[in-house]
Parts: sequence; structure tokens; C-alpha cells
Amino acid sequence: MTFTQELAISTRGLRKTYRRRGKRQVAVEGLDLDVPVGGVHGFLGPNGSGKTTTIRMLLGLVRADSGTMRVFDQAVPERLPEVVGRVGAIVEQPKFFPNFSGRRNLSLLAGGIGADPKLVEVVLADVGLADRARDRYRTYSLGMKQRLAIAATLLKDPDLLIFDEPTNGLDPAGIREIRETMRGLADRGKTVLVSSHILAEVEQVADTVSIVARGRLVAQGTVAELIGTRTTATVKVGVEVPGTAGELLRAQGWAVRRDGRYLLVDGAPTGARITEVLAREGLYVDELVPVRVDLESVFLELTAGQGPGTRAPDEPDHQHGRRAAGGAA
Ligand SMILES: Nc1ncnc2c1ncn2[C@@H]1O[C@H](COP(=O)(O)OP(=O)(O)OP(=O)(O)O)[C@@H](O)[C@H]1O
Repeated sequence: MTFTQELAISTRGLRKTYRRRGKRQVAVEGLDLDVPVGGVHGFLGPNGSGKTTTIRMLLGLVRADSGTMRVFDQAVPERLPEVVGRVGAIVEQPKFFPNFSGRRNLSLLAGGIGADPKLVEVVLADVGLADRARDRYRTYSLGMKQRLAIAATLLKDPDLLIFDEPTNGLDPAGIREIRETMRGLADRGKTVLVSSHILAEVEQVADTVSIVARGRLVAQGTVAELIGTRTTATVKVGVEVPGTAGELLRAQGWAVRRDGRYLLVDGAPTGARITEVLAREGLYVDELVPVRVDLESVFLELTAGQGPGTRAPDEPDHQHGRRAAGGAA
């Protein structure tokens, strides 16, 4: 029995090279990308790894050299006219009138594209701008401007939203607001594809991710799958007398290593058990941190040895068994 997951985006063997001053520059190198319908999908990789090029190919803005692409099961760019109405994308900052309010800007846009005027209030609420809708666009922070751009794409009521590095240049509060907006959209049933070179930023909001390096997929799956299997069972314990505490924990059959004033404990079933064992002997834990890896460290591990300027080795994308659920239909 095969389980087929509905895909919003699927690419196979996607490839694109640019020519710059006579030299061939590979931007996307045989990319197999699967974005499931529903949820936030992080399209992650360092600068220059081919994310923007991929998005532009999907939107018909750049022509692929070879490979296939499907959006909601329609071959693109051939059948783009049939699916384009279901796709909203922000690849560049749209132009708004600086002296008009956010609401007026959206109303004008809605009129222009023939959207239901009632949608203006809905999308303002979607992006958390209802309270500031009467203020002039030029008084908006960068984060608010970015959210108004998202609101503008929502006027089409698309099923798939594509955001290319939407948090570039934003402060932590702005980044959080964009993250919450994306989460809210996914919770309403939309599919959100968000590209970013900051893995940690997207890790918090994405349901599934693809990690690319030098135009190739290096990992794909749910965030939990990618980091879960790499999470060590190690817990870092801060305690005033680590020597005695270490002996007590070792007596439980757990492996204990010293790390400065900390203990690294392997094999304890829960953090609570560690605190219980120590507290029974009058030793109190002041810090207890699970030592876990994040997407950044997964990425570094998967691309280890591939220094800048070197080509990714010609091995299957399923290397390390990382291509997991959310993967191919
Ligand atoms: N129009 C172009 N002409 C020539 N080379 C290009 C062009 N656009 C992109 N490239 C090159 O292709 C490679 C991939 O670039 P791309 O912008 O797709 O990556 P990215 O992952 O989106 O990076 P970033 O996060 O910096 O936008 C880079 O080496 C880039 O220099």
C-alpha cells in the first residue's frame, strides 16, 4: 500500500544555470522538492543556495534549464494560468502609496483586482494590522509594511502563499509578528512556503522543512523528524557540588560527564528524575537544560566537508536517510 500525500508544490530534477561574464554558475542542481498541502513549509539554506531562483522558476519568472515542476498537481510553467489564482507570492516589496492609509491602499488594490471589498477588513485582521489600518503607510514600521504586503497577496484568497525571505531586515519583534501571521494563515488551512537563510528563525514556525545547499536538497521532512533523531538524550545539569551530585547520578546507572561546573547526564528517563535523586540528598539543581541539536546543526552536519566553492558530492538526495515523511508521493 502506498500513501500519497497531496502536494502543493513538487519539483523533480530541477536545474538552472546562469551565465555570468561567460562563466557558468549553477544555481539549482537537480532539486527534488515536495511541499505538502497545509501548514508552514520552511525552504531553508544559506545565501546563494538557489532558493530565490527556485521560487522564481515556480512562478514562471525564470525559465528552468531542465526538470519538472508541479503546483497543485498542474505542470508549470505550462499550466500556470490555471493555478496562478491559487498562488499569492511576495518576491519583491510591492508599491504602496505612502500618504494613504493601509486600509485605503488595500481597498484600491482590491478594486483593481476585482476582489470582494469586504475582504480588506479580513486580511487586515489576518496580518494583525486592524488597529493601525487608519494610519498612513509611511508611518508604518518595516515589519508593518511587510505585513501589509502579505495582506495584499491575501486579497486574492490564495491557497498557497510563497514568501521569499520575508523577515529580511526586521527586528526581533517584527520577525515574531511575521511568524505569527504565517502560523495564523496555516491554521486557517493555507499552505505557506517561506524561504529563509536563518534556520533557527523558521524552525519555530515550520511544520515541514526542506534544506538546500548549493542548489541541492540535503534534508526534507518535519522539523521533529530532522532534529528529533539527532537529539541526544543528554541533559546538562547545573548544581553547586557537581562532584557529589555526579556520584549520586552515576549510582542510578546513568552516564555522567563533567563539563566545568555542569554535569552532562545520559540515560536519565526525565529531568524530573534527576532533580528528585539530587533533592533527596539535599542537593538542588539550579539549571537543567536538555542538550539538543537544532536545524542549524543538522544542516552543518549534513554538509560537513563541503567547503565553499566545492561541489556537492554526487550522491543521492536521500543520503543519511534524511528524506522522510512529507516526501515523495
Ligand atoms: N540573475 C542572475 N544572474 C547570474 N547569477 C545569478 C542570478 N540570480 C542568482 N544567481 C546566482 O545563483 C545562485 C543562487 O542564487 P539565489 O538567489 O537563487 O539563492 P538564494 O538561496 O535565494 O540566496 P539568497 O538568500 O542570497 O537570496 C547564486 O550563486 C547567485 O549568485
